Amino acid sequence: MALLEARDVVSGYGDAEILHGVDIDVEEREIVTIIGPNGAGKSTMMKAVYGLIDCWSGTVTFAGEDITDLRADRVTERGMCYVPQRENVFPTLTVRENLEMGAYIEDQVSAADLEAVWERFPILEERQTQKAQTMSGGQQQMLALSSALMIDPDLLLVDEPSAGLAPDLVGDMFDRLVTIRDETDTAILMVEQNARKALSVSDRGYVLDMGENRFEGAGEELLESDDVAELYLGG
Ligand SMILES: Nc1ncnc2c1ncn2[C@@H]1O[C@H](COP(=O)(O)OP(=O)(O)OP(=O)(O)O)[C@@H](O)[C@H]1O
Repeated sequence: MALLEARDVVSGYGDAEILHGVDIDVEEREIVTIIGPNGAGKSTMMKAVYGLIDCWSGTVTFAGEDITDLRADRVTERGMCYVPQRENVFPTLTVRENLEMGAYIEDQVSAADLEAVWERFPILEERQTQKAQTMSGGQQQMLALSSALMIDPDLLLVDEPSAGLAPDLVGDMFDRLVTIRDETDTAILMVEQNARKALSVSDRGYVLDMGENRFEGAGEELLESDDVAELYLGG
């Protein structure tokens, strides 16, 4: 059984059904990317998996347990963290306080955890007493990721890790996600607009379109598929 198994998930907002029965699997230690056009339902799927919105039908199983519609904070306690695309740090808290909030389940940030953050993102050590709102979008993204890792999750959901980054830093962010997976054994499920770069570091990928699964396969396989390239990767 996969670490995460989302099956036939139907969900949406108000009366609007956005997901019409979506399936996503993530194995332990896997990096999986969801791509697809704007409005395809990629972020909505992440929210349904993490319990921020209800599944109208379908199931979400995590580490062998049914977590369908479990509240997001309870999902976090079971080892799944979510980094949204926006508003993902506490703006008026310092970098260090943000990391402490990330570790709330464990009460305290360990020195080893902090050291790991500083090593991964040295800029955060330099700015540790600075308020998060004074950091650039990309630096806030690094902080949000680091806060999510404070509880040593088994699965990290990341909505657009490259959002707000200067183009020359995008590849670097994906490389760091691979390093995070390699060093911490955390599986990663991400949604990305930078589809080619994201798929190139992913074990597997899914293409969602209009709330339905269109393609799935190994990252390389999707990159080499003429259909995927033509329809979703800009030729
Ligand atoms: N909070 C909300 N309330 C109502 N409708 C929403 C809400 N969030 C998203 N939607 C709608 O759901 C649909 C899917 O949005 P979603 O953000 O999941 O797409 P996406 O594939 O992540 O798109 P993008 O690549 O543009 O971020 C869109 O039509 C959007 O307008």
